[in-house]
Amino acid sequence: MFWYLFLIAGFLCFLHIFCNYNERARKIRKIPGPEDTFVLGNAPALMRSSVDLMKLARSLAKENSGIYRLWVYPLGAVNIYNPDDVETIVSNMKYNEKSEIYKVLRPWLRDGLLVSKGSKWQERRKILTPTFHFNILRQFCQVLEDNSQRFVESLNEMTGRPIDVVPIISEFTLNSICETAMGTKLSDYNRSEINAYKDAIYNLGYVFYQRFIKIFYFFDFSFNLTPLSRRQDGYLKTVHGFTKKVIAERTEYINKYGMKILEDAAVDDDTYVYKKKKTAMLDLLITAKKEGLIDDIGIQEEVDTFMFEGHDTTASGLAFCFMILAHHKDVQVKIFAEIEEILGDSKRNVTMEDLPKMKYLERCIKESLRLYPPVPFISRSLNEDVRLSNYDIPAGTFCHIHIYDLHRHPALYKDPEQFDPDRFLPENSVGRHPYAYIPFSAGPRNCIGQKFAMMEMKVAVAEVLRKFTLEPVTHPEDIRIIADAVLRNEGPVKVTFVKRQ
Ligand code: HEM
Repeated sequence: MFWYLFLIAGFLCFLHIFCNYNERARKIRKIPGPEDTFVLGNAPALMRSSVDLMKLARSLAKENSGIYRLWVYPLGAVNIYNPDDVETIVSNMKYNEKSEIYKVLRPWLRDGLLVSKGSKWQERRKILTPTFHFNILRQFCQVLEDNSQRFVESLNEMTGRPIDVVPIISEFTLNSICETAMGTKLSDYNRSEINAYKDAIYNLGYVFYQRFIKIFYFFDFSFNLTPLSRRQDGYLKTVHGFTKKVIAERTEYINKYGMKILEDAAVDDDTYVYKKKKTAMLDLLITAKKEGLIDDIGIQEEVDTFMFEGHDTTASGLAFCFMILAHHKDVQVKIFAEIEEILGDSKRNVTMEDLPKMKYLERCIKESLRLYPPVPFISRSLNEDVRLSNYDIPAGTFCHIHIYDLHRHPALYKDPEQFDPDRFLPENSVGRHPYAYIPFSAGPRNCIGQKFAMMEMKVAVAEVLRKFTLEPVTHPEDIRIIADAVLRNEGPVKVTFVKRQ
């Protein structure tokens, strides 16, 4: 018996040394981080509920100063939230490959722009970049304005009582991306189809988090044997079924009526424009297919990517923006005054020309995206050694960039938890590190839809504040962030909309 125990103890000690004292482990474990456990490294610390995992990330960010590591043999992750290291990683093409964390998105988005790499990513980025060119955005502005009016109408029926803004906002943003980039109206679909699509996306978020925190879910071979994998198959069927329908309907429309070329879209030399004509995203992809530049699967990948990235992110941004504005009556007054100054007492719609004049509103949205970045965390695979904050990080390590903690770093922002739109006044931004504020990431893999997103948020907030004042219900201290691809509260985000007299 004694010898059995002795052998087991000896084997465990060997395992501990093998896992935690090899060359890579020694380099990574030099970086500060949570205390390691015997053999398992930091694994036990990560096995916690979705909300607690997010709390752990926040407390690790507070305990450390811009960098910490997590080590679970054979996976090492360096976590950064200081602007110098962020710049080193995101500005360099060498480190622009997404990490293995994104593989959980692959069954859904496959080789779409968000997750693809190498020449495939480069070719697709080149094809898709012109879809958000200024002249195309101009055409989209009208669609966004019409959608905002419908959004305001739906709010009209819910005034004077607390409402969860998340479902109505995500309806608005899903409508907007469908009508602009996909050229299709959600009103053509039945309600249960739309709700099933949105619910499936939400449920996929739960699957991703489970795969992230439980090692046997993380590896495909063990995940594929579990009931969770079969649940995921069901969600994917719903999501892919919906986007397939969007593509089929648009293709049929084009075959019947031809492609809608956006008329006043002038052509410049600096953008790749299909056949020197500008069209909305899906039309461009369908045409590119005719030229053999992309196949059906490629189109589906990009439509899935843009439908998700193009609606869930802006929905998160707007929900938290309304919540925080509800807590700042003085800020609402200033936004309203700015809108009145630009539009007078006219009832006309907001136009593309009005948007650059809404400077205070823009600062408010920026500040809201600082405190509540819809994509709170991104991750890269380091394929080469790199030096970050005076530590040598070996190739093969994941690099997690915590945008949320970067944006709340006390060394970068005075009173970081305070909502203060004037931080973004030009005179107050002097000397701020260019990588201290990256809600849309930065460098070659930055957000392709950022101008669209800012335009959509500006139009929506302006139209809502023209008609309503906002009263606080959910407070910033009530927010319990869950681990997901997009920033979400565990519960509803409630606001009361009160009609202006
Ligand atoms: C407030 C709204 C938005 C925020 C905060 C946001 C943020 C981001 C961030 C941080 C990334 C980098 C992701 C990474 O490195 O893993 C990204 C990438 C991307 N975003 Fe957005 N996004 C927003 C809206 C949109 C919209 C409206 C679209 C499409 C219409 C879009 C499409 C994409 C795509 C396709 C990528 C991948 C780009 C690439 O890797 O080349 N996003 N976004």
